[in-house]
Amino acid sequence: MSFLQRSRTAKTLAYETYSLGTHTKVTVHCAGVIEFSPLQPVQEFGQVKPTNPTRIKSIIYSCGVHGNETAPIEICDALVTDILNETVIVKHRVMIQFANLLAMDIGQRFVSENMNRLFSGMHSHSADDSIEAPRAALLEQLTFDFFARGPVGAKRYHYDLHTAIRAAKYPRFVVYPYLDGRSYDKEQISWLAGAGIQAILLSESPTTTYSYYSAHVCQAHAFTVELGKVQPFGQNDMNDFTLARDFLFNLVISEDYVAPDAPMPVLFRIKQAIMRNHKNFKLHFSDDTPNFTAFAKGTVLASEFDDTQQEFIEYTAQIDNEAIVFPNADVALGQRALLTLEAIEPTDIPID
Ligand SMILES: O=C(O)CCC(=O)N[C@@H](CCC(=O)O)C(=O)O
Ligand SMILES: [Zn+2]
Repeated sequence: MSFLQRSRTAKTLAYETYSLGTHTKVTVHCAGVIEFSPLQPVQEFGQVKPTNPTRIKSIIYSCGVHGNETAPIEICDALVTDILNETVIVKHRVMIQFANLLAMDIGQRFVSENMNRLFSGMHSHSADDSIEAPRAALLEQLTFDFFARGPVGAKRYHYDLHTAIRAAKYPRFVVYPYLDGRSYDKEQISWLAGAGIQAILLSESPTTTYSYYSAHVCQAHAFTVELGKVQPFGQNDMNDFTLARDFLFNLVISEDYVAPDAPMPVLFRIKQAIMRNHKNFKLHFSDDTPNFTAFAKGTVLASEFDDTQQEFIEYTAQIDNEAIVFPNADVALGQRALLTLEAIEPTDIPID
């Protein structure tokens, strides 16, 4: 039984640590969260030499924050299994989190509420019976502690792996969370390109997503990574995920990861975050409109009627070629129902 299967079956797993041979320390933190760290100094030019702690990376892969986004869960399951079978040996500290085990069981995005709106402390505002809130609080704490326990100077990475509800013009894309004034990272962009990422969406304000938490609170290189389209377990065509899978495996086994050459992803700035504030919120394009479809300036994208103010509200494209992503009219009231995007050039932003 894989670690994921054990986690999903038991729902609680006791904290334990043990070693794999003389090379890897394993720490099971709880159901769905496992950590690996190298025990051996790194072998260089045939000689064992003490590893420079700054070369050790601290890497988190989270998946299943939305329980029906199965491809990343299957990739992480395979990675954990290979590490435990000792066919993959990590060169860095790696924590893998299978986030929403109960939502996986019902094949849904979430049980009580969208977990990816609960980070940076938002979980403390949830109803007492929320399934996701205590789990988000636990994951946030484990992430914070994992990075804090790393060697001083170790670079921090968190890839929060998802798949999107809709088809897309660019099926593989990332949200680069708001960096609070820091520059975008050239190396990260090249790694993501090598992982098959075709588009990067730059968020220009704080959010309550997991990737923003890690970027902001833990100062990690952190991303929400969309690897394709939602499918039930067992129905993903893994050929669609080869580059991403290779990246996720190669990053943890390479002392100094070098990304394969790849075209620069297209860049977008998030132009509008359109919220659903009323029950009658509706989108003005069809359910099969793919992500990144562009609309002309003035096109009505969504509307709702505010019955307290007796006001009809229309949300329109503010520029020509304004593209849409993540449209969902069924989100909870007060949550984001749609993002719109403006295409930009690399020269428009600070990249170091
Ligand atoms: O396809 C969709 O509508 C949702 C896919 C998804 O889960 N996206 C993330 C993006 C998070 C971010 O903005 O960083 C989400 O909505 O939580
Ligand atoms: Zn998701």
